[in-house]
Amino acid sequence: MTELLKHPQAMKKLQAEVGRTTQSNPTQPAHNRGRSRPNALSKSRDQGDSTPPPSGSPSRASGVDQRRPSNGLRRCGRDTRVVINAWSIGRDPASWDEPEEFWPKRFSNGLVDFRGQDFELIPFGAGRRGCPGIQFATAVDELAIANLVHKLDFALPNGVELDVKKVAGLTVHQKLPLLLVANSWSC
Ligand code: HEM
Repeated sequence: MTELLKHPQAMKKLQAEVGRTTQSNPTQPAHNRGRSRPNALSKSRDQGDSTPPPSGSPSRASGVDQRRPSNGLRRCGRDTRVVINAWSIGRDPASWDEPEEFWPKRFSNGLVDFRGQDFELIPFGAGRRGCPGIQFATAVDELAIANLVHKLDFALPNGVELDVKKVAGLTVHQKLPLLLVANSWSC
């Protein structure tokens, strides 16, 4: 929501898309009609996962004692725990153009998926210990956003500045709660 607020064009596009998707029954809240994910919605969500991902540290313990490392790699003893900085990976300029920018279109080519197959973006981890809640979390996130923007237009209260500072905790989250005024609207 914060990024959408900072990018009114993206918000308008999303509202228009949700409006089109729900046109057949405008009095109903937005829900998943059919199997395809609306484009602007899914791309905004994907982007939301990458800048920054809400959690950031999958970890793995080495199962073997690698006594003779090759290729100049460091020795990695059995049970060594490696913490993977998914936050940093998701904004590596080697993989992403302007990684700090909220730019949902970057996912339009469909080349990078967030489900753990593409290591440039791993908000849900990867491999056998990757997040099993991924489908549920994705559906709930998208439904929540779609329902929020379907009939409501959001603005900052008069005189309030948008503060986007993040803090770490159990998950990375915004330091201050996002306080918004919701106005009803219809597409
Ligand atoms: C946006 C929401 C969520 C995010 C970003 C997220 C992210 C993650 C990450 C990064 C991991 C570690 C993966 C790894 O080590 O490779 C994980 C593990 C896990 N997640 Fe999620 N998760 C989310 C929602 C959920 C939900 C809704 C559930 C359950 C309904 C869930 C259940 C789990 C479980 C059980 C594990 C441990 C898997 C294991 O160690 O084998 N997560 N999640």
